[in-house]
Amino acid sequence: MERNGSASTSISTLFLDRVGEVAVTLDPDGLSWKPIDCESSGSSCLCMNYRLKTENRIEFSNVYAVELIDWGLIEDANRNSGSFFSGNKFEMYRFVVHGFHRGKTHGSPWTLCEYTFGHKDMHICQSWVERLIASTSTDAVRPKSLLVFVHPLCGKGNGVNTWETVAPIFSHAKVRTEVTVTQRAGHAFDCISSLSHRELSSFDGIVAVGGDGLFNEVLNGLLSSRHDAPYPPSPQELDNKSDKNCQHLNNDISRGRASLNGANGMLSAPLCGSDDLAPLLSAVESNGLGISKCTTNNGPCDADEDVKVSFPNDWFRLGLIPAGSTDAIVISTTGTRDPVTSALHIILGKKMSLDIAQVVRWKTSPSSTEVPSVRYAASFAGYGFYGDVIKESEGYRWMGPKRYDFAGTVAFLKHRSYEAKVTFLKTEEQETSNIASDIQTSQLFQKNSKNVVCRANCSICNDFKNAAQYSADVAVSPIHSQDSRWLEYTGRFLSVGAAIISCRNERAPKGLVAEAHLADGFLHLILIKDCPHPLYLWHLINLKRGSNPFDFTFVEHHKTPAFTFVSAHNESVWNVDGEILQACQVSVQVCRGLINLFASGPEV
Ligand SMILES: Nc1ncnc2c1ncn2[C@@H]1O[C@H](COP(=O)(O)OP(=O)(O)OP(=O)(O)O)[C@@H](O)[C@H]1O
Repeated sequence: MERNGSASTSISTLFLDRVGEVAVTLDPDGLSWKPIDCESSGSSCLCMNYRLKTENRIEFSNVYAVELIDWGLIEDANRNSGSFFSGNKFEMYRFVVHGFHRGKTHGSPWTLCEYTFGHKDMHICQSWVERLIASTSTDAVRPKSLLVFVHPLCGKGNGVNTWETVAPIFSHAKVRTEVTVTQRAGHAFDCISSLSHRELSSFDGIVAVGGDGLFNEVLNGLLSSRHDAPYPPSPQELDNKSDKNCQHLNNDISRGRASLNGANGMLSAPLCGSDDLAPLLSAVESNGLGISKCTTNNGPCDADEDVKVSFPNDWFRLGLIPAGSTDAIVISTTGTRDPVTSALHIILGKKMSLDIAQVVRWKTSPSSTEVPSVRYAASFAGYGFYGDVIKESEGYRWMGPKRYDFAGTVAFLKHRSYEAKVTFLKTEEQETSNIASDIQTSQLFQKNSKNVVCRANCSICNDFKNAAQYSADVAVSPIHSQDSRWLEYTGRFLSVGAAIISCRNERAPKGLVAEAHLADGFLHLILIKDCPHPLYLWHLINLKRGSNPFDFTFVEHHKTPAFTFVSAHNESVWNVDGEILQACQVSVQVCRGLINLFASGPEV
């Protein structure tokens, strides 16, 4: 290898498979090559006297692995045969540069490419491999060891095929994977929640190959005993406080109040039975209090000491390779529903923080004390229409992804509405807008609240990341029942939805909430009050078309860090990221940046 000009540029003559002899140049940003013209160079090597119209450069940012492979055949491009695949073959030492091309437009999938170089001298090949590996090791911390869960029945039943497609990418990149194909619902949850801290510390992350539901299981298995934060106030706690603003919906005010207020003025929602439809909940009764924090921000704690792993932390990441029916989390975080692109995000060690909603279900025990049980959601928690769809769709799993269309149509035709009370915490922005008395303040508010779509390197999400140290104190600013910003709605709702992220999907390409951020510490509460059937249809059509779905008087849309919910209906069902959760009383709070994801944000 010769050094040329600047100390950081090197040139060598190598052989490139299916091209011929090339002059290869390594510069600080990438690798380029030029076919050597035999006649003009006077070289006696195995080359041809014409140039190929092929790719002749790859940037290091687009290289995910460099591998020395064994002695073997390299083919040149045979100009006489007219086919690049029937050239002369020569034996030599070889190495492969594995890379990818980013799509030309934002949000398009990345495609793989590889270049096999060869030389008769093994040391030359070795030296190139070493230099290339050094050049491609960027600041990003690439994972070395991952735990992988594959859901074989997800989506159209192609979870295993999806994994087999991307597995070679991991093995080229020398990422160790410990793979479990799930046997039943709850399998991944059980495996992850039962890992000791030491076992968990031996991995850099966990990857789910499936849909949003499998990701939800992985998330819950991880956080169930490792997240330690105060619960949001319960609905009863809020009821005990007197200075909260109350609003009643225009429609059905009297019916809503009559059934929601008990004789003593306190909430009298019926209690749910403890044996509900959420099989995992028994294992999730919060036992996270008092767990000590991992003290380092730079990597896993020393695996020799069994230091407890807790969340948030700076090193552990989750990955999601899409193979599900909806894949809203992947579409909202990588911008494309493509397993190869997601696998590359994981291998390159991309990292972004993700808000997670802590959904606390309150039940009253025989001794009348409130007993919380906790679930976590990364994308969406919804009641009413959303709960009905998920419950209805369970019976039609055999339909695959189409079950959601079918169940959605059935739920829509039933047009059920539910009496409920929702109490949410206004944001400081909303508070400011209420008291803005002069034009200047009001203009400032408008500027600050201008809708900004969340993208890769989103300034709103990054502000937090730069300012924050990963600790529970930052991820959740404690929410008090005494806060004067609680605002209450009672009435009949077609649905109550909480979008933590935009929830982009193929049915609603802009998402349920186009301006939702991945890590801003807020969720978007969408209250759809009871309204005539055609109006609701119009709202759903607007969602699909990407026009403003909140432009209706029967829709309330609020950005909030927390809310509580009480329903008067015994059979109340929530859809928490695709999981059925039966609950009449719920508190939800956003834990800012609680989880790191192997992604860099959508490039939309
Ligand atoms: N081997 C299995 N057999 C049956 N159910 C499983 C199995 N493994 C996981 N599950 C459960 O199946 C549910 C749905 O899984 P997943 O999200 O992967 O697929 P999907 O429903 O097709 O996709 P999406 O959630 O994107 O709509 C999850 O809640 C998970 O708990």
